[in-house]
Parts: sequence; C-alpha cells; structure tokens
Amino acid sequence: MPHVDLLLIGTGSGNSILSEEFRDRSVAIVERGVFGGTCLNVGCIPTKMFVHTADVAATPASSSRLGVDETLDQVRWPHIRDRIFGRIDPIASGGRDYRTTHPDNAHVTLYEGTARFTAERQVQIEPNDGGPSLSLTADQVVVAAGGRPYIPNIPGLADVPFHTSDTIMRLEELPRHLTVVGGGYVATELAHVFSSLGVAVTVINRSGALLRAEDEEVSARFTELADLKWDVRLNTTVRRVDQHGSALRLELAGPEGETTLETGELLLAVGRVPNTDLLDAPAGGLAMNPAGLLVVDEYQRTTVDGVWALGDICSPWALKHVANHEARIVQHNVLHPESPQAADHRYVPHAVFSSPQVASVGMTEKHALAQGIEISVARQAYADIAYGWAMEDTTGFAKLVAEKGTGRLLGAHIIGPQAPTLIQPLIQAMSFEQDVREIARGQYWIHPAMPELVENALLQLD
Ligand SMILES: Cc1cc2nc3c(=O)[nH]c(=O)nc-3n(C[C@H](O)[C@H](O)[C@H](O)COP(=O)(O)OP(=O)(O)OC[C@H]3O[C@@H](n4cnc5c(N)ncnc54)[C@H](O)[C@@H]3O)c2cc1C
Ligand SMILES: NC(=O)c1ccc[n+]([C@@H]2O[C@H](COP(=O)([O-])OP(=O)(O)OC[C@H]3O[C@@H](n4cnc5c(N)ncnc54)[C@H](O)[C@@H]3O)[C@@H](O)[C@H]2O)c1
Repeated sequence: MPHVDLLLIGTGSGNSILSEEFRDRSVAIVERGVFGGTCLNVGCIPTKMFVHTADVAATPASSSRLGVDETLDQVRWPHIRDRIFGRIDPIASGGRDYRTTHPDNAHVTLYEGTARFTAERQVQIEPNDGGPSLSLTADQVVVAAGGRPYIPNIPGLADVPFHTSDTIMRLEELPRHLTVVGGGYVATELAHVFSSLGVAVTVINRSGALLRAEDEEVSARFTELADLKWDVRLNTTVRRVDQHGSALRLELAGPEGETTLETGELLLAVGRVPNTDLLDAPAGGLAMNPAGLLVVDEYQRTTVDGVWALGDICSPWALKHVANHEARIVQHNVLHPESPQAADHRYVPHAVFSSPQVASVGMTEKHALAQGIEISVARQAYADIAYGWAMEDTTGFAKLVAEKGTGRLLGAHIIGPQAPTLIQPLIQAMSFEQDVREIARGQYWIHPAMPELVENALLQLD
C-alpha cells in the first residue's frame, strides 16, 4: 500500500497549505470535485461577481431620487455568466495543472476521486473515472473536505429539476420567475442577484424574519426592505413540489393556510452539511459533534494523532476567512510541531452581500443581555451623516454594543451601503482590545466619508 508523508483531502482552502517548505515531503492530494473547492468555483467569488453586476443593474431603479432618471436597457445573462466563469474556470484548471505538471510539485500526486477513511490515517480512494480503488496511508493527514448544500426532504423533489448554489449561477437563461427557499446568506444574496437582473423573485422562509441570525433590529430592517422588492412569504413551508407543464408547482403552508405557487426555477438555500459522511470519519477514528462537524482542538488537531482539520468540515462558521485562517494555523503546526499555534476564533466577522448589505462582528444586543452584561447601545443612521445625505440613504444604520464603564466593544452590526468595508475598524478594535473612546477620539476620520458612520456611533456610546 502506498505511503506518503502528508495526505491532503480537499483542494479548497487545504490547497494553500502546500508552501515550498513541504518540498522535501511526499504529498498526496485527493479531490472529488472541481479543483479549488467551494469559494472559487461555486461560492464567495462567483456570487460576489454576480452581486456587483446586480448592484450595477439595480442602480437605475434608485437613481431618480437623486434627480437622475436612468433606465436599464438590457441584461445579457449569457454574457454575464460567461464573463464570470470565463475568469474563474481557468483559475481552477490552472491550479490543477500547477499541482499535476509543474516541477515545483514533483513531490505531489493528485488523486481525482473520493477519499474514505478505512483506519486511522488510512484512506481508500474511489477514482472519479471509475478505475480501480486505491488505498493509501500517511504520517499526517489534513482534512479540508468542506461541505455541500443541504437538500431538505420535500415530497416530489426527487422528480423535478431544482437548483442549489452549486448550479443556479450556470443557468442557460434567466427565468421569468424564481422561487428561493430559505432566508439566510445564500437566499438573500442570490435573490438580490436575480431580482436585480429582472427576474421576479419569491422568497419562502420557514421562520418569521430573513437573516434571523443577525441582531434583531438588523434582521427586521432587512426583512422590511426585502418585502418591498420580493414576494416574501414568512412562516411558510413547502409541502410538495410537482412538475406542471413547463413550470413547477409548489404547495405551500403558511399564515394564509394552504396555497399553491407556480415558478420557473426553484433554488434551495436552506443551509449546508459537512462532508464527514462521505469521508466515513468514524472509520478513521475521527470524532464528530452532533452537527456532523469534525471535533478539533484550538490547534486544529482532530481526535486522532497526526490528523488535522480546517474549514467547513470542522468549523461552525463556514466562512472562507475562517477556513483561510485555520489553513495558516494547520500549515504552521504541521511544519513546527514543537511550537504549535492556536487558532483565534474570538471575533469572527461576517457579511451578507445582498441589498442592503449587512455586516456583523461579536455579540448582538440580545446575546449580551442574556449574558447579564451591563451594556451601552449606540445607533447611528446613515441618514444623519454627511455621506448618507449625499446618497439620500434613509434605511441604513450602525448599531454598537459595548460594556458600560470599561469602553470594551462587544459587538457591531451595520446594515447599509458598504457595510462589509465600514465594519473593519470595529473588528480591528475588538481584536486588539482597543478602548472605544480611544478609537473615536485618538485618530482623524476623513470628512465627509462614510466611516463617519462608525465615528459617530462610537461617540454615542455611554
Ligand atoms: C454560494 C456561497 C457563497 C459564499 N460566499 C461566501 C462569502 O462571501 N464569504 C465567505 O467568507 N464565505 C462564503 N461562503 C463560504 C465559503 O465558500 C466556505 O466557507 C469555504 O469555501 C470553505 O472552504 P473549505 O476549504 O473548508 O471547503 P471547500 O472549499 O468546500 O473544499 C472542500 C473540497 O473537498 C472536496 N471533498 C469533499 N469530500 C471529499 C472526499 N471525501 N474526498 C476527496 N475530496 C473531497 C470537495 O470536492 C471540495 O473541493 C460561501 C459559500 C457558498 C456556498
Ligand atoms: N457572504 C457570506 O459570507 C456567505 C454567503 C453564502 C454562504 N455563506 C456560508 O454558507 C452557509 C450556507 O448558506 P445558507 O444560506 O444555505 O445557510 P444559512 O444557514 O445562512 O440559512 C439557511 C436558511 O434556511 C432555513 N432553513 C433551514 N432548514 C430549512 C428547512 N428544512 N426548510 C426550510 N427552511 C430551512 C433557515 O431558517 C435559514 O433561513 C452559510 O451559513 C455561510 O456560512 C456565506
């Protein structure tokens, strides 16, 4: 049975581990899908390329309030789709070619197939081309096998065509109507994309608010604004789906009782599941938590000696910046076992690139109160800063949660233009434990730029 120094499962964030310091080690990589993983091929990168395009397409709809009357003449979907994937696909194949043919990677073998544990640090690989399976052992294993869309158990689903985030971005043509099931990141980002490109969108959400995990005021504002653009059905579930001519017919149960809805395309965006089942983690001795994530300690060590994990296979955040951070930790710890580093998960921020945009770090007001912390809460509207006047923004705001007395920032939540960019100084403040008074007063804030939103929010804290 072949043996390698290092076995890497998954080429998303895991692929970045192989620096030149690994050149004297034999390495095997196993990848069952497209080289480069979720973020590059079907996740962050294409979605944000579509989101930017959608933002541009949506501009005419909001420009008349500034006295500029614009119209959207045409959306050329095949051009947009092919422009985006015409950039991404060569990066994925280039990454694969680099690992398989470049002399830098003479010590690396890429196996294209599915790895499944058969013992500790031992896998069986089922090649994608149907060839004979192969077993492999390794001194060290890095599991970076990510996750995939969760497919809910809806009667009739197996007999109809439906989409997940893996497929919807490659549609042949735009439908007249799209139904999105879910109310989280993927649902709200892709609803924005398709509605801005001219598709009528219905969002079906099981709970009573979109982006329900956000601070309550942010989630409520987002839901209120979404309702103005999309047909939002809250507290509603899909009971059944059937093909009806060229359309799909959904049977819904919601506040109005049982209703039906006809739609051109169906997008399921109801969360993701880790790929631990495909790996047969228990056969490798790897412990999982109740959510199916691999159990790791602060050094990203699994429960088996010499086996490490990173990213969506073990991380409750399922965010690319977290996977990247964990990849750097694993890289260091595999190379320098004598001085291991711990991952820093203290203040993990996130952003939702919908319309409006949302960004958040740390505790919501509700979480802080639940912990019995005495808090000061500040709210600053975009409408009350100079750049907000320039944009005629009437709905965005920043909300800060700080500990009373100490000046310690506990959480920051922004909804509105450029929220993911505006929040960065607050992430920095929390990570470096800066006093909010010092950040507000101890530096210049460019006038009249958008970060005055953050400055003014900080100045309001008690
Ligand atoms: C639509 C969408 C948009 C997103 N947008 C953002 C965003 O804006 N910002 C952000 O921070 N995050 C975003 N994310 C999340 C982000 O993409 C993931 O957190 C990140 O890509 C996870 O990286 P990973 O390396 O853990 O896993 P992946 O990139 O999923 O890599 C895992 C790889 O392992 C392979 N694999 C799995 N099982 C096996 C096996 N048994 N054998 C061999 N290979 C296997 C898979 O084929 C895959 O290529 C988005 C996700 C989606 C779906
Ligand atoms: N901007 C970003 O960083 C970004 C963008 C997209 C995805 N992601 C990552 O990918 C993950 C997956 O995104 P997502 O939007 O699929 O998940 P999510 O967890 O954000 O949202 C899932 C939604 O589906 C609903 N839901 C769950 N089970 C359901 C069921 N059985 N029936 C009906 N509704 C159900 C939930 O109430 C929620 O509204 C995210 O958690 C995030 O980590 C990140």
